[in-house]
Amino acid sequence: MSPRDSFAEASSGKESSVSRSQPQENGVESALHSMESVHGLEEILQQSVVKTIDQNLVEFSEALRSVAKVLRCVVEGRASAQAEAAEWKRKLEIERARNMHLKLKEMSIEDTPIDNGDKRLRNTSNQAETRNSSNMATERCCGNHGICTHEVLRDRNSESESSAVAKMMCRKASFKLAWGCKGERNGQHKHDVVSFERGNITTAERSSKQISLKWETDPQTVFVLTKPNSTSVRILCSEMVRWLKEHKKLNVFVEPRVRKELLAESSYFDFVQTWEEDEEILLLHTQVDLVITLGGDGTVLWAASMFKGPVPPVVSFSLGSLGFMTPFQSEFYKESLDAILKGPISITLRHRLICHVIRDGAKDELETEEPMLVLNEVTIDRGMSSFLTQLECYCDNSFVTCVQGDGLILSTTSGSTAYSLAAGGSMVHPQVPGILFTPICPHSLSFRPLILPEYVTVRVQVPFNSRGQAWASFDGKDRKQLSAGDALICSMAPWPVPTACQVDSTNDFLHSIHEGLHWNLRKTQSFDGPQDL
Ligand SMILES: NC(=O)c1ccc[n+]([C@@H]2O[C@H](COP(=O)([O-])OP(=O)(O)OC[C@H]3O[C@@H](n4cnc5c(N)ncnc54)[C@H](O)[C@@H]3O)[C@@H](O)[C@H]2O)c1
Ligand SMILES: Nc1ncnc2c1ncn2[C@@H]1O[C@H](COP(=O)(O)OP(=O)(O)OP(=O)(O)O)[C@@H](O)[C@H]1O
Repeated sequence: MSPRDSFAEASSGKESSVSRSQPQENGVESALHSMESVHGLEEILQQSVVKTIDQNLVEFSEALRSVAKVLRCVVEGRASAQAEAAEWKRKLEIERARNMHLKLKEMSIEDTPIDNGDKRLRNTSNQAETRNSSNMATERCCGNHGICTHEVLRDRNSESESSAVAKMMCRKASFKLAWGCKGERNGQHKHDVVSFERGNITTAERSSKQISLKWETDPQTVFVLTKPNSTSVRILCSEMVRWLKEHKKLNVFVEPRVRKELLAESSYFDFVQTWEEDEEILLLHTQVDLVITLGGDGTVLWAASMFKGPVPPVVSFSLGSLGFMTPFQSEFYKESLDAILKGPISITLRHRLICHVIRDGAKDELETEEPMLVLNEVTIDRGMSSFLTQLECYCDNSFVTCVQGDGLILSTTSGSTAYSLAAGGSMVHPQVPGILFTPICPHSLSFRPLILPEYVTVRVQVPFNSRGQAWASFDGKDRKQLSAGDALICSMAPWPVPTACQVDSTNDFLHSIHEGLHWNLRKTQSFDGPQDL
């Protein structure tokens, strides 16, 4: 008999089955017995009340779950709208940059060459000749077939105008990029990455895909970036700048700090050029053919951060401790630069992430702060707060997870060997297109890092019920506070950092994990000992 039936029988005045079978007893016993039945009644009442409460709780939690589901759909809907808005904003920025360059080109700025007497970046029509990724034409290397595995990117400006005008207009050296392709047979290239003749889906045979840069006109201007507060770097810098001027006849740009240091050493360096206003940095990529960094990985990051759009090829000489992205040895800088200025150069296109912070109070999705470009990663962490972060994460329209821990790292494949590695993420070859999703000390036994495709938009939102705030930092710098409701939207930027390889992308990557991290360095087991029969 269920407790509910017993309760019904007891409350109808009938005795419970327990008392029914008992013989007549004296007064004391019958009092005891009635107490038992009262106690039993109380128990039954309690059980049925508890049962009712349980039932209500179950219904209540089911209602809560469906409310949470609806709320999540609402947030996902909002996330999708914001992801779409961020995509449109990105396209708007690229178009805006393109229009600015076209406007600069049309403006009738006086066409004076860079005047050595004036050390500032000059905005002249031939220097205003710019190109950015939207100006680059993708020329099919062999006709209008499908996806060609080795497209040749060529500067449309130098293509579309007569060579005389192109030479006069385009101060920047022109170059082309080409993808090595093993798929070539009898002059025919593999045109499709995936073919599906007669319903059979097959992928084209792998090609070397090593990207190489070939100068079509000689580089004229180099930008030398140095790690601050380092005597060895300063000595190398003045020696290299002198060599670049005297032996290679190149124009040399440096940062204002470096020009001061060089002039403090000798007035001979009066020829080096720099800028006075920060906004002139925005024009750097229209005049610089090659960037040379003297320092460690941080100097490479610093160099990349100076270009908010297209980045000239970067040659990094190792004068730091680890040197993951600095493959060239400073002792052999003359040989290396001779080869690079002559070309062709094997390069690694290191993709960057573009990050937008969207405040909860923003009127619309387009009202965001200045986007941040990162070469390594963007981290969202708990800062000084002692609380777990709560970060709701979405990939395009889909809810991914809520990160509860010290934070989250969204890393490029170049940054996979940096903070993401320290947080337990995988090491990924820098040419692999992807976004690493790596938690920082998640308070969960089941949270493993992810690698997402490079075409997704990731949204990280601080929920309204979060106890603490979160902080976003970009390549380890420029921390921004994120309050409840604020969101960070992150996607692949259209402007990679083209870094010169010592040998090629794969060889350089393997060398850096062997030498930099001693990856899988282990004494080899001796041959003597038990053998397989
Ligand atoms: N716990 C950590 O491992 C940790 C913490 C903070 C920052 N970082 C990394 O430091 C970077 C900033 O570098 P910095 O030089 O300006 O600061 P830093 O001078 O503090 O250098 C941090 C270290 O990270 C190394 N590093 C940087 N980028 C790397 C890469 N792509 N692959 C392998 N190692 C790399 C540098 O060589 C340096 O040894 C951040 O982007 C972040 O990835 C790591
Ligand atoms: N031109 C620059 N101006 C200002 N800061 C710079 C510049 N170049 C590098 N830095 C900063 O200096 C710090 C150290 O630079 P870098 O990482 O290159 O040297 P390192 O730390 O000695 O070498 P490694 O990164 O290999 O350990 C970095 O945080 C970087 O952001």
